Amino acid sequence: MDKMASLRGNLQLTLGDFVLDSNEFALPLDGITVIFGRSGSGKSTLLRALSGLDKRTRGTLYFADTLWQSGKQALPPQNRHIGFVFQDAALFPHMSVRQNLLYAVKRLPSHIQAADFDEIVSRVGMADKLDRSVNFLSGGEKQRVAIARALLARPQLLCMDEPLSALDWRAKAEMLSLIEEIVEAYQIPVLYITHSPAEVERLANQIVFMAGGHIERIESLQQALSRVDSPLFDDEGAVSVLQGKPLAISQGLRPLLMGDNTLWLADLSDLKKSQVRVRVLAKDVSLALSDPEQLSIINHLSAEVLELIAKPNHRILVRLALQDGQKLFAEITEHSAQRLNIRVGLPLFALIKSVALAE
Ligand SMILES: Nc1ncnc2c1ncn2[C@@H]1O[C@H](COP(=O)(O)OP(=O)(O)OP(=O)(O)O)[C@@H](O)[C@H]1O
Repeated sequence: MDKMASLRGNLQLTLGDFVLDSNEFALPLDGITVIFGRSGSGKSTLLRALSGLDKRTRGTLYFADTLWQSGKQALPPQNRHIGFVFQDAALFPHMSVRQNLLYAVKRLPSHIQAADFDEIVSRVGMADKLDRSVNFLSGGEKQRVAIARALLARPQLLCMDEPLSALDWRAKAEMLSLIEEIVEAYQIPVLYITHSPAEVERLANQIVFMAGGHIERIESLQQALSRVDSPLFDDEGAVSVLQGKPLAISQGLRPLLMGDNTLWLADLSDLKKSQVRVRVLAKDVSLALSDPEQLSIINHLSAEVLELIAKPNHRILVRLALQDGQKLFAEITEHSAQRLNIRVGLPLFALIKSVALAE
């Protein structure tokens, strides 16, 4: 897609007692946009309103310069070129993988030319399973077929509503990689619903926060993670997501380059991407005024203090800028903050006790 797509307008949809009222929004569709919120906040309803799946939708909606909704008038969903992948793949059970996909191709409106069948099927890893009955596929394989079916229609937007929620951890991990690959290969913007902070941290470029039927705010992942009260933080407390360039394994560890700093990972899984994300809990980060040599913690990153935020129970959240500008939270006691005289602008070292690839 040459020009970055966007969705803007305001939408209303009343379902029984529930009222979706989006508020005025402008959403640039860059890579993966996650719609995040508690159960019942209206994520799926917003997606149905945006995609035209519910005829009761009212309001105004533009996709780039095309008017999709004006008052009661709505462009039918089949004319919006949207691909859908839901929690349940919803395949025809009595058909093979190939038959399911060809059936979808046959039903495409005449003005849409299907994408290259073999290319899509091998991209999703189903080339050698085309003649299997879908009854004998695993949950992950079914979702791969659902993704292929959506991609065959060359959508200009891919909507995914909790596509991983029925899968086990291994299938989840594989699907996360596949979704990233697809966005990269086909440059399709994705709207992705989840209530899992881990999925947000792994995938999101930006986040639409939903609460009580409204869009509360739209933020980049980094903006969302820099808020102390971020809805992405659960009982583990504040989290930082850092991005780095993986280098070849050395001394049994995987180095990740972040500017002049190197972060060492114990995870030796095969990393195909040029940039990967890691997740660090604030409570796993300690601070030192000089670079400690004699220490079993291997990750010492040079940093500067940006902000100190008081937390309950005499804890202090320290927001740091790393050498390459990325932000990192450390959670320390008030006692330590005073002892080390931690203040804004102070250069120091962040000692990271534990770090994991975002999953
Ligand atoms: N067809 C319907 N008729 C009446 N109420 C509905 C209908 N569909 C959804 N609702 C209600 O609208 C509210 C929002 O539902 P929605 O599925 O959009 O939430 P969600 O944020 O996607 O939640 P979850 O994460 O649990 O899927 C819920 O209270 C739900 O019960």
